[in-house]
Amino acid sequence: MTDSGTEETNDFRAGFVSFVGRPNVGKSTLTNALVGEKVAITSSKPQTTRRAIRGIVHREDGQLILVDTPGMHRPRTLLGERLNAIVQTTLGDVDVIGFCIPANEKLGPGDRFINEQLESFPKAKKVAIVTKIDAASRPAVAEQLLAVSELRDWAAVVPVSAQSSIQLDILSAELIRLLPVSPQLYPTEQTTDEGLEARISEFIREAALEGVHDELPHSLAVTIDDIIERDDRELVEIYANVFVERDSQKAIIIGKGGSRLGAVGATAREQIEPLIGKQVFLSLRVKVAKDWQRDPKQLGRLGF
Ligand SMILES: Nc1nc2c(ncn2[C@@H]2O[C@H](COP(=O)(O)OP(=O)(O)OP(=O)(O)O)[C@@H](O)[C@H]2O)c(=O)[nH]1
Repeated sequence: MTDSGTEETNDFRAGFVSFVGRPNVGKSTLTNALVGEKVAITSSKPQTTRRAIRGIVHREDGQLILVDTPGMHRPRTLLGERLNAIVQTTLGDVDVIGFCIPANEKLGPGDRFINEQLESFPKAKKVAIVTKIDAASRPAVAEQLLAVSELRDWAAVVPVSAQSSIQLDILSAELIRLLPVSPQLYPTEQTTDEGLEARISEFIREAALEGVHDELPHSLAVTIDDIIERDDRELVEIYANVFVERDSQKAIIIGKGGSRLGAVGATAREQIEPLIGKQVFLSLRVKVAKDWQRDPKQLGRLGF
């Protein structure tokens, strides 16, 4: 017992939350929707999230720091192994793990595999998030909620749609409720602590991935050589490299007469300009780094 008879009124909560789940279940989209600013890349191709990107949700009752992890999967390459290592260290450190399961797909072995992995993180509270409820009928959502509830004793089970903004507030409130009482951990104006360079690279990667098929997503990395602010004009020059593994992939990225690369640059610029608040001149060079996913030296050079 304490000697103060007063009730604790200041119960602001803050802490770290990580969303896990199979590739393509909507983790990045959910992060963006909660934070309200584009911080993680999304793509209809699986496994495109490579870094632990943080988005920060500021509310009156608390602060949610979202650590976006790559999808958990069985590693096939050295890159895959490093991604899994990121997931392990990230999850060992968070207050809450949000396990995302889409409403429009039956629970499968992939989900059960991840659910079992969650046992390795006893410190974190576990919340089930049934995503994409806009894409399933009401009875199907209800059935999925029931199936998910049977997996374990969750701290909460929340159905959401990031795309149609359904139940996002309720999810934020539920997650904050599970965080420790704590002072604010980041200043209110901050929505991500990722560096500018990293965010620009992600935008370029995302633009380059649009409309490409099959294995190309795994073979793409972007590095930034230079970001130059021009004194004479309201202009920022950005010099970036797009790395692929094979000459054939280089041809795909560049397109006929450079048409595709031009479109990639234009799309990326549209994302980068609001971020920087200035006009951007973007120079993209496509380079081949043979088998970079399997070569530790090249992985290091490309920032993994
Ligand atoms: N209908 C519907 N589609 C969604 C919703 N959220 C995400 N999606 C779609 O699902 C696909 C995957 O979304 P992401 O957010 O990239 O998924 P992710 O889990 O982060 O994927 P990885 O980066 O591969 O781990 C995209 O095509 C999204 O547009 C949703 O609420 N409703």
